[in-house]
Amino acid sequence: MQIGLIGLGKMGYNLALNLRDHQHEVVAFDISAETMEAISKEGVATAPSIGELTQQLQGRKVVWVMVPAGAPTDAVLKELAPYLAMGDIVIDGGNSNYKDTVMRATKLKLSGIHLLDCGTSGGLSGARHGACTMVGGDAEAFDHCEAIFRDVSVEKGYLYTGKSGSGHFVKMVHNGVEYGMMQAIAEGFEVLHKSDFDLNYKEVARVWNHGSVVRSWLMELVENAFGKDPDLSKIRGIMHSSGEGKWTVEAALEMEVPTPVIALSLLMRYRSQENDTFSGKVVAALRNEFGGHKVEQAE
Ligand SMILES: O=C(O)[C@H](O)[C@@H](O)[C@H](O)[C@H](O)COP(=O)(O)O
Repeated sequence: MQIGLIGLGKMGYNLALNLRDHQHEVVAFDISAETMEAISKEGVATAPSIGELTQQLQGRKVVWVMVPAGAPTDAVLKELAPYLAMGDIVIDGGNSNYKDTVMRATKLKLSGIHLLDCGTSGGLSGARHGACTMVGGDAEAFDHCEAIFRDVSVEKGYLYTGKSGSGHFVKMVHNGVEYGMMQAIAEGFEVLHKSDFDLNYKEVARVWNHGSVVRSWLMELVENAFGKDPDLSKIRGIMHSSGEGKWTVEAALEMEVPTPVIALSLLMRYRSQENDTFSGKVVAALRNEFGGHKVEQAE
């Protein structure tokens, strides 16, 4: 199938190669000339602009957009839409907020353009060798593109989730689960680390990956990480986040669904970004005020 691909970042680049391997005819565009040159050396056709990319697509156009969520996605859709006609399909494979997706789909629908929201999981190796895709939007548009999702995903690794926004919603909740699972793994290793036992964390992860209840891809990844840096002394414990955990907690709060594990995992990420906190100072000062308890002097 012929498919336009906008955005050759880490995910988009691998996705282009994955599509190529499955005999899809990809026409790619990225703002980086260097990246475009690299992908063309891999046998993927490129176009010098979004407009020219659409001109290279025959018949009913399908364009996969793989750019960061938020303003970059809006900017690409704004530039792309005028080149598309009724029935054409845009796939947003990024981590867009599902509410933005619903608004974008409604707007594009006014011109008869379909927006499929595709939550894409599995990281870089997934994009390259088989991802997990969760796809929302018009059912007929999904049917038209089903071969694409089947081919870029692992076996049994794609799902039509229903109306617009549902693909990104399912992916958002997936990421909330991801936050909680990672935090639980991390806390377990912290307890091991603080204990008096002289433990090899890589070996603990390895044994947990063989037959234990908590064996998983995340545990395999933690085993890899300890293999490279036995006590992770080369990196700092600052945990960034790109929004999906926060959106999961926001959605849960809106629906009054208790999600303490995901919420606390999110808060731990924020906490990790500060060495000392003003709230900590306030509590320390209060203990000192009412009980004369010792405070640590600032340096
Ligand atoms: O399923 C996946 O493949 C990952 O979840 C992927 O989508 C990405 O690594 C996260 O968006 C990171 O999210 P945070 O930056 O919020 O941790």
